[in-house]
Amino acid sequence: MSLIQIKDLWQIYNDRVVLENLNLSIVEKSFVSIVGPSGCGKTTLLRMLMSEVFCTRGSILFDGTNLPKEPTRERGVVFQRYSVFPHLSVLDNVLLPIELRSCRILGKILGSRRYNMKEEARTMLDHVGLLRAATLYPAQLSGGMQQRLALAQALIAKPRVLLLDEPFSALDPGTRADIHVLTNRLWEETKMTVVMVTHDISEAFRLGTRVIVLERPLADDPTKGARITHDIPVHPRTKTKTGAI
Ligand SMILES: Nc1ncnc2c1ncn2[C@@H]1O[C@H](COP(=O)(O)OP(=O)(O)OP(=O)(O)O)[C@@H](O)[C@H]1O
Repeated sequence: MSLIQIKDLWQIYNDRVVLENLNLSIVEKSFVSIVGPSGCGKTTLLRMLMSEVFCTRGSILFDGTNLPKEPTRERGVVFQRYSVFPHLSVLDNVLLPIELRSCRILGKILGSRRYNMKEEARTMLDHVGLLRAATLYPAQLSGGMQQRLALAQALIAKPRVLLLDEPFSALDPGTRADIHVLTNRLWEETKMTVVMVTHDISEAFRLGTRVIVLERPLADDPTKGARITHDIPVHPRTKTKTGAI
């Protein structure tokens, strides 16, 4: 069943059409990669899914109802950089979403409840290979470790959909390959829906179950926005267990 339905969606900035009449249905538990030339509106589309930007025309349905007007815990997000809190330790970065989930008014959580939360955070850190770095601060981590922390922080909130905006583009090829394996494993385990924007076509096919291509027909014509020009299913049998094609 469709978790996200994008219907007749337009985005126009200062008389320039960025996205033109997009229609897209995203089924639950799929991994959708969105690729396209720079400036075609990939991030704009993702920001709409986060409720950071509102469409000029059209609608987005989430689980059959209008997308909430504000970001919610059901939609986790990881950006290229700066997704984590620099002033919190690795453990506290992952603990924070659990505390927010459990406590509407930010009061101190004590005793066995806090112990259980810490255990949950430690388990997640173990999952992404950061348990030994629990007491460090983000500035003391490599780029790959920071992105693993950002993934852990997003996943611990148990979102129904994870939105990834070029999350691995700043990483060197070796670190990137490792984090592809991790992302693929986490997606397999959680079976959550993922929408990922990337410039990297091989990454799009390596991780995605479906690749959407956005393109403007005429780059210089402000009246023509980007449309979906290709919608390519990626057959799981073309991949290995590690996500490699
Ligand atoms: N808030 C805004 N106001 C005006 N124009 C905007 C705004 N946000 C984005 N744009 C314009 O919309 C277009 C699409 O931007 P967007 O960042 O979505 O593209 P993109 O495909 O993600 O690009 P890239 O691959 O380079 O990150 C660009 O021309 C950009 O300048």
